[in-house]
Amino acid sequence: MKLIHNQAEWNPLWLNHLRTNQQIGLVPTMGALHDGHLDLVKKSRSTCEVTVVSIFVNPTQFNNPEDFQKYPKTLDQDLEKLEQAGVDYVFLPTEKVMYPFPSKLKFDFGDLEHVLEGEFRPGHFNGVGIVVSKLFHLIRPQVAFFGQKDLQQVAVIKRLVDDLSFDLKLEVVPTKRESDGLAMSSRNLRLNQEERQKALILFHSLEKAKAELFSGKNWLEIQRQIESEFEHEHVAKLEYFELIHPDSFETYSSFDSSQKSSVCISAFIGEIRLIDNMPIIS
Ligand SMILES: Nc1ncnc2c1ncn2[C@@H]1O[C@H](COP(=O)(O)OP(=O)(O)OP(=O)(O)O)[C@@H](O)[C@H]1O
Ligand SMILES: CC(C)(CO)[C@@H](O)C(=O)[O-]
Ligand code: BAL
Repeated sequence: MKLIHNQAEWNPLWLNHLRTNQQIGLVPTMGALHDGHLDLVKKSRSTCEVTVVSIFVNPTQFNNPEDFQKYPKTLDQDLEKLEQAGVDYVFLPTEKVMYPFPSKLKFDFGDLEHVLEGEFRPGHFNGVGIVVSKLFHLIRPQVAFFGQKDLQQVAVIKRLVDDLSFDLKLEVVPTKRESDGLAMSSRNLRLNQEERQKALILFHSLEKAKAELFSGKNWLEIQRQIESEFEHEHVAKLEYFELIHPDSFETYSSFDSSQKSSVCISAFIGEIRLIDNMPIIS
């Protein structure tokens, strides 16, 4: 496994792979790697001859400075996991490499960026759009892998790839969960023991909503019931609980089994903000 830090180091390697007709898969991450990330790596290794994992905690996508400062960093363990997983290259750019000067780029993802994550994290998808575009230009993969856990990010990146005509294929990998159902997430490392237990409320709310939708209960009633359950839970604070179309992120006020739909949730558990989602009709 080779570490690369900038485009000058990557270019000759990239050219060699291009000449020998080897497909390059890119797995963009912010580090603090868990088995969810490793599922993306596995998928890349089974799809492409060459796998590049990038690790960069991107400042421009953080709307909350404390969230950025406290984002978990476990580089030594990350590199061990990636080596064991058979990764070919790890791209470890510094902030200077990614942002030689402060980026003033502005993306407009339309309605997609005004709801859910876009509404609660102003500027977040602009930062994601900038850094993902840069990673695509720097690494030039044929395939890029993203997790379904960040469902709205997937919708934004699909739009980005179509709008800017990036010549690559996107692969979306299902959410990996702990044995009790909690979606794996780097930020889980920041939960204390009590919060780790309470964090299950996200998964349980999604499961309940799915079961009740299929039993014919009205969506708005389900939503109200979950909101009221959160009000009785002092460690957890709900931000949103919505039934949406997974491509447009249009929010639904009723369930229609002939339409694609997912339920998305975001909540603070103590000071840690977590997100999760569940496909209802895919
Ligand atoms: N549980 C998971 N299952 C599958 N893919 C995941 C999971 N968690 C994250 N990913 C994907 O891994 C990629 C890198 O994500 P990132 O490094 O932000 O990790 P994260 O666990 O989502 O961290 P956090 O949610 O705390 O920001 C993204 O495409 C993300 O969707
Ligand atoms: C795609 C990404 C690596 C961009 O910084 C990040 O948003 C993430 O880890 O999901
Ligand atoms: N996995 C999404 C990255 C973020 O929360 O900023």
